[in-house]
Amino acid sequence: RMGLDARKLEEFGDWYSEVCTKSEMISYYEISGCYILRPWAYSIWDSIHQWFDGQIKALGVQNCYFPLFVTESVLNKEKDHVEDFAPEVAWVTKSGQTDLDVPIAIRPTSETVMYPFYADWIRSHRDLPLRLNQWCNVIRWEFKHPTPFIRSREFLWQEGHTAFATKAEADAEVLDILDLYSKIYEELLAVPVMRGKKSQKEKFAGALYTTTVEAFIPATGKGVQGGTSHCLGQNFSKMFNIQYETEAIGGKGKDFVWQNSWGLTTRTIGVMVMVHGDDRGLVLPPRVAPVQAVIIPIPKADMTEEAKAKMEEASGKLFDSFKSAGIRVRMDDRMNYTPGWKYSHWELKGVPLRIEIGPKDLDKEQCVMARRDTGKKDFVPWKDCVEKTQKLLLDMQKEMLERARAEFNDSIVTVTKWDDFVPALDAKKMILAPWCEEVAVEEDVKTRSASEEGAGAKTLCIPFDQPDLPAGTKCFASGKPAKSWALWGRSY
Ligand SMILES: O=C1CCCN[C@@H]1CCCn1cnc2cc(F)c(F)cc2c1=O
Ligand SMILES: [Mg+2]
Repeated sequence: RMGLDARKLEEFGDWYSEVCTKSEMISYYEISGCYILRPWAYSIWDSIHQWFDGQIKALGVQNCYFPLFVTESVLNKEKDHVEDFAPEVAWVTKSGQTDLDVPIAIRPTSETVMYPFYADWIRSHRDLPLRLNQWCNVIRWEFKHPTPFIRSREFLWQEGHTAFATKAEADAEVLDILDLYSKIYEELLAVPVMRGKKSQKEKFAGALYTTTVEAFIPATGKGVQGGTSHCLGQNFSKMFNIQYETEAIGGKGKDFVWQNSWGLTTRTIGVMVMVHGDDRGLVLPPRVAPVQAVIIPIPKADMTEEAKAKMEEASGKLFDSFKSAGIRVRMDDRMNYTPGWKYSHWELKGVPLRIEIGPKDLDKEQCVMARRDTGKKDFVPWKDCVEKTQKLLLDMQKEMLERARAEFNDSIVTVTKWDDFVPALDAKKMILAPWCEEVAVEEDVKTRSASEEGAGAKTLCIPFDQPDLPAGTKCFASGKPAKSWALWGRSY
């Protein structure tokens, strides 16, 4: 059967799995939580990589590569919070039949791998700022149900690790990077995100503070952390003794550096699939579409040889003109598939534009352009095709974000009293509520807000963009004086 069996709004889990596999992005692997990223998916990661790498290099960040393995003693250097993560750490205990004398961990993140060397390399203020990034894989042996791209035991990411002489420089960079993460979601993936700070409970235990971009999946009513940018303060420099000689005249001042770390993963691709996909399959934002336009000639059996030749020539010329205009174009003139099969195939794969050329179009020297997001068709004269295609791709990119942002905003309700909270969660909403910022209250809300419909809610972030909070406003959950508006929701 062509197309999808599962419906997005009725059976989301099956729908998502079907879209990821039938669009040829993912193949499942015998080891649970591990997936094959096929070219159709990898190309999207490539686009994100290319754009972000260019941006951080412009900021002065350099790429590097640290070892995959880390010893137990080094990993446990940041004991206070690695304990929480201990069950997720994967260990190498043997080579061949021989036990290793000391087990070696596979990096779940690289702070403990990198920072002993930061301590070696950073001596004087002239060695600062040190700003390194690596594109790599990490392993976290999660026990929660795996989901392609969203939660896997191995994933690809970039991890940036920077060191500065002052807190002000670190604070500024945290936001520079968060801004780039927002742009990846909104300008490349056409996915709206909310920027904010994580609560004390939700932040990275080793950080001074954590900032985040939060996305939302309206179909499931669940938030999803899109990328994090932490200010580590001097927590790690004190742990790893990363000090520098200040330039204080005379005084042999020494101080600990101020550090940040920031990460974005292949989860980005899953968020894009979940937000934009529909019941015909993937819907790709043109900016990251591996193929932006597919040309499908529609020969008729009774066509004369001359007409066939004309169709081949016309579609070939169109193809060449798109290529030289830098449009990522594919010609599908395979004779062993019907046009209907091809339409369904390229819709499943989410190709933004389909260009049809049939016998009638030949005579009129035109083609039919069909948009994947809205299905809208335009008849376009051959001479206008390149320009029209470029305009349609820009329109799609813009309108996909606009539609998703409208749905994101419609998914946020304001709640000031407890009784309205769980019904809003069950209605698949995020909730903006005044909050006392007490960890115990957040723990309590998590427990009290679980229902038949789903797990308890957590704070997704404390939005940077705070609505007015009148004096005397009470926390919706504890009745204590509210300190801020927090965005709450169920989440991945
Ligand atoms: O989130 C980021 C951005 C990129 C660099 N790292 C930071 C903090 C990572 C927080 N974290 C997250 N997950 C972990 C899982 C583990 F098994 C483990 F041993 C440690 C961690 C852990 O430290
Ligand atoms: Mg985790």
